[in-house]
Amino acid sequence: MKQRLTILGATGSIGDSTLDIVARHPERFSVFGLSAHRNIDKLLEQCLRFNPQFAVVGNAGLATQLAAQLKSAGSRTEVAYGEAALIELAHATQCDTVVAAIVGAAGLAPTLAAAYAGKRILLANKEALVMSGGLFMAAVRHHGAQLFPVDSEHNAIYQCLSTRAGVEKITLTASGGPFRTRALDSLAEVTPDQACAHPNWRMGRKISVDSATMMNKGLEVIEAHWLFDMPLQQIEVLIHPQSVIHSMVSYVDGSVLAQLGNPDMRTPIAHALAFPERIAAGVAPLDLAALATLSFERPQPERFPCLTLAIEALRQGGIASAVLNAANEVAVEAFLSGALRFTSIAEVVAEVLERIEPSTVHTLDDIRVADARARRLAAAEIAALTI
Ligand SMILES: NC(=O)C1=CN([C@@H]2O[C@H](COP(=O)(O)OP(=O)(O)OC[C@H]3O[C@@H](n4cnc5c(N)ncnc54)[C@H](OP(=O)(O)O)[C@@H]3O)[C@@H](O)[C@H]2O)C=CC1
Ligand SMILES: CC(=O)[C@@H](O)[C@H](O)COP(=O)(O)O
Ligand SMILES: [Mn+2]
Repeated sequence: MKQRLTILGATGSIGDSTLDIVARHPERFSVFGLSAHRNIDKLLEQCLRFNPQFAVVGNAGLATQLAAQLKSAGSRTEVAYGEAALIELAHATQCDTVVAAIVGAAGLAPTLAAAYAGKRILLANKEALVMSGGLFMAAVRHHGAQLFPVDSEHNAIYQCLSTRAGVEKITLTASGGPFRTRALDSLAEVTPDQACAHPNWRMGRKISVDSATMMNKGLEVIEAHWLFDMPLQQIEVLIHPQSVIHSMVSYVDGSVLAQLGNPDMRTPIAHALAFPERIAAGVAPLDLAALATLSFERPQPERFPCLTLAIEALRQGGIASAVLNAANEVAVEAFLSGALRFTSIAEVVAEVLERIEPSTVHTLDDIRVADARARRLAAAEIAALTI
């Protein structure tokens, strides 16, 4: 029987890589549902190629357009729109696996819905876990969902955690992004395109900016804490500019297990899709002799204040991670639209964290309220900053 997939965020970078693997293994996978936010041209192509039962888009107008285009192309894919439709898609009994690849907080409700429905979840949307940590993991446990990390570092750790006995620490590797060696006093002037030019990975613009500030690694520390039930003191971040070692686990006997590979997201996605089997992913073989050098360095806090802020938010607990995430999303969007300096992303996040009272999380509503408040404060802070 084929594994029936729903890909939330199908038109993004993770969506592309997932569908590439699906196309390589038509005997294993069928596509039940695909979603996009606005890019209906790309979603149309994907629907015509993979023939899902359902497609979901961001609003009614786009849904009407896409439905008409699909109909005139002879497709029977049904189209729906909005968050409720995403939740329904993630819940549907006719799908086994949900690939959570929407970017940002918009992915939280549908990813949680997949957990409540006890699905096999391939988690790329780290923001959902950063926001809802304990609630999300409890939903996974209580509803018998299977959670597979797709984020390259967490997938690497998943592969290296053969046993929980004797784990000393996990090490998340980080490329250091495009500005690892750039003069600190020139960072305020960098452009969105420069920030999105990641040295090793081709990704969406939001996560690319997060890599440049190293907020991405901060979000990944929080993600690792929840995924692997690992205390903060046992999570280390190490800059490894080549992005070949995707992360490591150190054991008390001195063993260090690492997962290596070329920087290509098809490897972790294929691992998660096929687990416990292995399937070809079209990834070029790793040629260590050609690479010759793998190097490592500690991150400098003065260059990457966002990493420190994320670690501080995890230490604080409660709503702090959701606040950090929301402020960061608003600040990154402002930077990408030219309304905020690169270096002000950290300033905005720090200010919002400072201004929101710590509070515990009991329900999803607590997270939604904190998220909305942080967004308002971040927008006000950005408006107050002149650039
Ligand atoms: N790219 C990568 O290599 C990696 C990504 N991740 C994580 O995976 C997630 C996706 O990243 P990536 O693929 O790079 O992002 P992209 O920006 O390339 O794609 C984002 C996807 O989400 C959809 N989307 C955007 N906004 C909304 C919204 N408000 N509601 C519903 N759908 C929306 C987009 O639709 P549309 O195209 O119509 O805008 C698109 O399908 C992120 O959380 C990222 O952190 C993790 C590790 C690696
Ligand atoms: C591919 C992936 O998992 C990204 O999250 C990647 O880690 C980004 O690179 P950085 O190490 O620069 O954050
Ligand atoms: Mn990653």
